[in-house]
Amino acid sequence: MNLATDIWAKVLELMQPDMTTTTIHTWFDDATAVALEEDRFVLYSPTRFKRDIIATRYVPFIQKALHELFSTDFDVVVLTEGELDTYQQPAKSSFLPGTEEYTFERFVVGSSNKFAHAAARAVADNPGHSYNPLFIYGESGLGKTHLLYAIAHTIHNNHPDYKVVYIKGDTFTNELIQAIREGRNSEFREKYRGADVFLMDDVQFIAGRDSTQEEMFHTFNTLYELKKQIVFTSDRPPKEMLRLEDRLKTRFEWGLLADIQPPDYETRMAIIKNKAIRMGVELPEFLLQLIAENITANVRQIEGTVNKIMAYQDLMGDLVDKETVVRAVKDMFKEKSDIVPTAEVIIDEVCKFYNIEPVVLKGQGRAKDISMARQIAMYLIRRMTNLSLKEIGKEFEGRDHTTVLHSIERIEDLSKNDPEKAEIIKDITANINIRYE
Ligand SMILES: Nc1ncnc2c1ncn2[C@@H]1O[C@H](COP(=O)(O)OP(=O)(O)OP(=O)(O)O)[C@@H](O)[C@H]1O
Repeated sequence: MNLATDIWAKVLELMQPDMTTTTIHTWFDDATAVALEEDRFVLYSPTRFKRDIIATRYVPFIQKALHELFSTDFDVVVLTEGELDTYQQPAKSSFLPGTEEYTFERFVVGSSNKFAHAAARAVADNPGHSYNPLFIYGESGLGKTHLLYAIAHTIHNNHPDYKVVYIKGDTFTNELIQAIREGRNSEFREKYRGADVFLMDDVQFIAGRDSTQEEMFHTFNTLYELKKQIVFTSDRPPKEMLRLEDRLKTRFEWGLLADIQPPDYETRMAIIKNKAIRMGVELPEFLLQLIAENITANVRQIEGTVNKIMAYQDLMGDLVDKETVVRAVKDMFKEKSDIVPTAEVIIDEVCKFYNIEPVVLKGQGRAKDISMARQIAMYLIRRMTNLSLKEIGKEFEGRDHTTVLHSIERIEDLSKNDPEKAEIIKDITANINIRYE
């Protein structure tokens, strides 16, 4: 048995309510599954006559069942005698090996990501001519990189001659520094300004760095004038990138801004189902619900949990009873410290660390240690809770959201460049997490 055969058995089962048993026997008894591809399901039916009937009458039912299983759309192809030999699996995109799975077909669409998905598709189908630049933003783990790779694969497949360049914001910065140091500026320029499609992930990392922003500005202008497609992803919209030069901010907003929100309950269910079935397992409804109810913030965590459950089932076999599984899953949630701490607890732990009173931390004092502690508290609240910048400001005597953002960006910088501060942040985070164990 392979995955395609398993899926075909499930499809037949799901079609039962829609047709009589005789219909199923007549048309499908000798049909077999050939392949489950990225976005196509390939069937084989031994006679031309039956093939034509299936293709004209039953494909929509098969598609409906596939959608029920995967929550994504599939084409259905039915082959018959003589056609099997010439059938070939489509070649997978060779753009960036290891990223082949990040396709549009595997992206589950729900209300939280519908807009970003549609914009990415439009850009992939018509590079340089729909939205330029496309700027996708949202919190970590919600599928921004997935969409960026999907754009890259689609364009690479449709236009193998296009030079598609994918680069992360921080890699761009590092490469530039190295190129300047080694006197290879023109090589660097050529590489990026010569792209047909320029995809930059996590563009927020170029903010605050003068030479990078200067280079980005010229790269952008060259590509834009040549009508080359530009796509950025970021954890925040351009206007919240405070240390980004204005001339870049405005350019990033020239095209289309598309945000991705955390998935709602239905989308979470669909993502879990899709993930499980791709791994060849069907999870019982109660497990689907349990995960969807408990893991809410982030698709990466959802995937991690499904993987763990698979591993658990592998170890324990299919015979584990419901209570045991529920207990194990709940333990997993705890382990992953999915419990979101409150702002109060975070403030409390920062105060303990710096040995100051919460009123002082929240107040207006400007002593060096106090303002550092305050900024760390804001940073940790942003990172560990779902509070918005405005809501965080309220915790600190109504400071406005730009002040909060400044503090967060400062600590983000320090946590990268100052090992001692990074250590402090790690310690406080651990202290906060311990409170929830
Ligand atoms: N709608 C979706 N359907 C299927 N898988 C998804 C979806 N959204 C996210 N994922 C999966 O979740 C994981 C995290 O997504 P991704 O890496 O694209 O997030 P991101 O927004 O780029 O995060 P970061 O900012 O941390 O880089 C990936 O494995 C991705 O395939």
